Amino acid sequence: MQILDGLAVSAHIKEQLKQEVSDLKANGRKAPHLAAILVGNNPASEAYVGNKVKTCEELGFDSTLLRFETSITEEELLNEVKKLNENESVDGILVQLPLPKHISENAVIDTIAPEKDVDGFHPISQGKMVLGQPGFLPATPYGILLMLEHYNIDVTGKHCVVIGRSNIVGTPMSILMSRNANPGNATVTMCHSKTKDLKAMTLQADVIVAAIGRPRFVTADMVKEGAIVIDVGINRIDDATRKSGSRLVGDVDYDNVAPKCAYITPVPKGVGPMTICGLMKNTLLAAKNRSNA
Ligand SMILES: NC(=O)C1=CN([C@@H]2O[C@H](COP(=O)(O)OP(=O)(O)OC[C@H]3O[C@@H](n4cnc5c(N)ncnc54)[C@H](OP(=O)(O)O)[C@@H]3O)[C@@H](O)[C@H]2O)C=CC1
Ligand SMILES: Nc1nc(=O)c2c([nH]1)NC[C@@H]1CN(c3ccc(C(=O)N[C@@H](CCC(=O)O)C(=O)O)cc3)C=[N+]21
Repeated sequence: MQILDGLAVSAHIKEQLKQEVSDLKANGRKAPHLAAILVGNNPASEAYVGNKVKTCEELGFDSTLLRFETSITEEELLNEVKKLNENESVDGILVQLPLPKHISENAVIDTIAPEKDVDGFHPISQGKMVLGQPGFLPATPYGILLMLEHYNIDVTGKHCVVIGRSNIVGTPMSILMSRNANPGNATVTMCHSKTKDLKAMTLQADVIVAAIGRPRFVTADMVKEGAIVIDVGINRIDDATRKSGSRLVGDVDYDNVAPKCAYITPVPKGVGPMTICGLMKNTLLAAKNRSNA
């Protein structure tokens, strides 16, 4: 069993990005600039956005964090996005999800200028991905591809079972695993809450991608010997033995599943840090595209 170390791989990719940014600057170009919007004060969202801004600093990117009260109206938020669209200095725009219930996430995502859509959530980005055209890939699936690439894990011809069909993880992951490119060329089954016999599906899987949002949902009896398991889940559970009183676990029952696997990603330090890499690579791409436009 080999652990896919997202922290180590992300450190490696961040070194490359840092070098590319310093080369850009040496050529008289400005640093890539990521603008993040955070609405409300959900502690998890604060931590994720904080992490993204910190990574920008580490890599020599410019960053701007715009914070708004939960009471902001949809119209006001759309206007803030439009201002960033028009701001020439901004290369990438990220609106941290989830948003308060009175704001339509689709309306906000649709308003982001496609050339600044570094989360890869805009319909144009998703459409290009489906058609196999170059563009911004959603950050989490992109991070998973980078991880597979780093470890030279070839999924060609393998049966990949994706659990979850969200717009930001499960659906794009299914499309990317089945595309005619590398990593890709897998045979994909996409499962969700209406799937009849999930265990029958996962037991056939050479690769399992778990993006469900339920702590330790994928148990050892659901996993074939020698499988590759990618755990996207981030779930905070109570743990009295920790100072903080809680800890993070994935959607996979890691302790019991790991011994059966060829490869497995841990939580934390698996897919999470790779997501940030995906975002940073997209932001650098946006900056390059815009300066060549
Ligand atoms: N590591 C990272 O960088 C990131 C981690 N995450 C984490 O990944 C997880 C998934 O996120 P996200 O995709 O946004 O979540 P969503 O809640 O949007 O989607 C969850 C999916 O799981 C399916 N599902 C729920 N229950 C079951 C079940 N019993 N059996 C089979 N399928 C089920 C749902 O089915 P249905 O469609 O029928 O409701 C849905 O498609 C979360 O833990 C989230 O925190 C998310 C983004 C980035
Ligand atoms: N517009 C938007 N874009 C996103 O990319 C987005 C989002 N909204 N909303 C929420 C999810 C979640 N997400 C994570 C990113 C990094 C870690 C991460 O770095 N996790 C660390 C640990 C973090 C910790 O210790 O709390 C790890 O797994 O090792 C986790 C989760 C991005 N998301």
